[in-house]
This record gives sequence, structure tokens and C-alpha cells, in this order.
Amino acid sequence: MAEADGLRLEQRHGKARVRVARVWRQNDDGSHHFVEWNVSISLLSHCLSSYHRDDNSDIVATDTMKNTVYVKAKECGDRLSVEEFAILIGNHFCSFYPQVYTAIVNIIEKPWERVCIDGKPHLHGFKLGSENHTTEATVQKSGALNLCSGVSGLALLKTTQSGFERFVRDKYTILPDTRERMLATEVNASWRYSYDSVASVPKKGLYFSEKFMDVKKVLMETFFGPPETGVYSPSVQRTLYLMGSAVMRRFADISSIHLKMPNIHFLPVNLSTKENPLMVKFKDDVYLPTDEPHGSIEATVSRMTSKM
Ligand SMILES: O=c1[nH]c(=O)c2[nH]c(=O)[nH]c2[nH]1
Repeated sequence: MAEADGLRLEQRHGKARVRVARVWRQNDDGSHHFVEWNVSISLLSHCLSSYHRDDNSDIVATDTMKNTVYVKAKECGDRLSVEEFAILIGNHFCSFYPQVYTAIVNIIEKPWERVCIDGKPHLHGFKLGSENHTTEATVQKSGALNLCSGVSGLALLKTTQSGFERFVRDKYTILPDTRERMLATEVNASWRYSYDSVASVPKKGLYFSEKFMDVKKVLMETFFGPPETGVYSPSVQRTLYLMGSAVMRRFADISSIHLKMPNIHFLPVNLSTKENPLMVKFKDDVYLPTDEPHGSIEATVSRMTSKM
């Protein structure tokens, strides 16, 4: 924060939505690995004279930031997770430019998945899945790190084992109690890793890619329950909490998780005329899918005690 002319100024600048794709060609078995990333960079730097005067001499051009993404992608000869790339980019800006003291790097990874043809994984064929892998790395010049990862657009639905009862009932309430309804949501989750410096991040290649798959698995297993029986959900709130707390229990290096789970309604269909009062009578079979309005339910689950 800076003051001049009796005014306070907080500023940052960066480049948003730099799209890059990277292929790694494995020589031993001929397989290719592929990622597509959408990178946004925001730099906190000492470049006040560009705001207060017509002096740009301290500005790292956003065009240069864009170029850096491609140079660093080229330099990454070995596969790496989207988190590692975000940290690498953030660390570069903080260490290469004296005036940059914080770099915030957001990346969205598209869910390209290797295809199977005749049951065999294809060496260089991919199809787009549905949910994105996101990350945000905030790197300080000191090497301090704040690392979050997430999943967005994870659409989940179960056709039973959900209900909603005994909520506040007043003169505005129409919704009946039910122990039988559809439960549909689009999970947006973001969790924070406890690694608080660039140096303390696990060196094992693709560590965070594996973690991402594992967290997603725990979230989904908790949402659905066992394949044969499922698990009853008394509310989105309860299911959200169970999902978040399962992640906290399972992963010691995750310190908090934020879950946003809209309640996407599938409305019972009942159609009638005077002549045909039972044209369509809802028996947990025909629904009207909707996307608005939807319930919006979100919460953060974190540990009471830090592992200091
Ligand atoms: O799981 C639910 N939580 C709510 O808060 C809510 N509100 C509502 O109308 N239906 C539901 N369902």
C-alpha cells in the first residue's frame, strides 16, 4: 500500500487467461502425455511511479508475463503437475525481478483423458472429460507459499437415498417433508495444502496430480456411499460436511477445504386436466430438470489445531 496526494493506492497487474498446451513424448514406450492449461498471473510489485507519474520503468509488461509461460512450458522437459508449474512460474517472477514481491498464479487444467480403444490405452489419443483441475499458488519473494488446489464442475447425481425433513415450517412454506428425492449438485471444491514454503513442497514428480485424483475419489465415495446400498443424505448440508471432513481425515497435508454445492432441483411432474386428473401422476419417476433457481450451499471445513 502506498500513499500520495493524500490518497491510498493498492495495486497489482498481470496477464489473464494465457492458454498453453504441452506434450511430453516418452521415448521408451512411444506414449505421449498431454496437458492444456489456462494460466492467469497477478504480480504485486513496486511500480508506483507508473501510477503516480508517467514512468513505466518498473513495470514488468504483461506481454512479457505471457511469453514467460511459453518459455517455462518449453523448459519443463519432465512432466509436472499443474501445481508445480504454478509454483515454478510464481517463483520465477519473485526471484527474477527485484521489484516483484508477490506472485499469484491461477491455472485451470482441462480434463483431457487418455482414450481406450478395444480396451487398450491409446498412446496419443485423448478425450475431454467434464471437471476441471484448478490451482492457485501465491509465492512471496521470501519463498513463503500458499498453495490451493481444486476441482470445478464436478456434476454428481443420485436418484434416491436423499431426503429433506423437519426444517423450519411457517406460513411461507410449501415444500413437503420427504425421504425420497433426487440429489444433484455440481461440486466446486478448493482445498489448501499445508506446505508453507516453496522449499517444503514434496519433490516427488506428479505428487499433486495423484493427490487431486485421491481427493476427488474421497469426495465422490462419500457423496454416493457403497455401490450396492448407497448412503442416505438428510440434507446437502450434511453430505457436504461429511465430504469435507472425510478429506480432512484422510489427508494430513490438507489444512482446509471449501465446498460449494448447489442443490440442483429435479421437480416432480404432475399433469392433470378436468377430464384426466391423472394424466401424469408423479411416482418418483418423471422429473422436470432445472438449473435455476437452485439452492446454494457452501462451507469451509478446517482443522482446529495446526500441526506446528
Ligand atoms: O438439502 C437441502 N438443504 C436445504 O437447505 C434446502 N432447502 C430446500 O428448499 N431444500 C433443501 N434441501
